[in-house]
Amino acid sequence: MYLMKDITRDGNPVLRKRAAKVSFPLSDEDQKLAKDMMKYLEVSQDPELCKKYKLRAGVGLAAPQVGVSKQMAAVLVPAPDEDEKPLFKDVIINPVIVSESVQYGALTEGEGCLSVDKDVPGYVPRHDRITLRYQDVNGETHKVRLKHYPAIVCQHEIDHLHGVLFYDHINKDQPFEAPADTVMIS
Ligand SMILES: O=CN(O)CCNC(=O)c1cccc(Cl)c1Cl
Ligand code: NI
Repeated sequence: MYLMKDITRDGNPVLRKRAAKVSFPLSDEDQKLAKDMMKYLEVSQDPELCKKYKLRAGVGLAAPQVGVSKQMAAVLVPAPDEDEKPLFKDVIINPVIVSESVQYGALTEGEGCLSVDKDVPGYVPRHDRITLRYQDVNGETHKVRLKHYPAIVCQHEIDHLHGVLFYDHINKDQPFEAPADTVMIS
């Protein structure tokens, strides 16, 4: 299971590279990578286990963040009501955003990243709605339409696969300025 010591930090060149496409069928190593990344998210979202293993909670984790420059990311976006099923849960492989809204969306709380130790305050304008095509661990292709929080998280993860970090999107002069009619997501 991954611990914080396994997470690559800003400054490590792996975080600024374009990750390589993943080939199918998955090798045993890539299957384990997918499982371990999702496991990290599940454990980090359990308050007791998160504390026990001294993790930072996450709703996504991309392979470059564990030092593997491959196009794979685990996403686990819980529903607001914990009794409901997650808004999105899957390991997205070779993801491609095939269409995106002109309208922006941004989290009112800003974003954080396991690979960025410092807080970077400010809005991170992203597309509020996306159509995402990806392969799952079985090689099945999915095409899903996502909006608001799950869409934001998937864009954060796909950025990691392109060597982009969330603060790259924050307006340097006016960090809490967002384009007009941006959907503010709480
Ligand atoms: O790349 C994944 N991480 O760095 C895990 C830690 N950050 C988060 O879970 C997180 C927090 C806030 C907003 C977004 Cl969009 C995300 Cl993704
Ligand atoms: Ni991140």
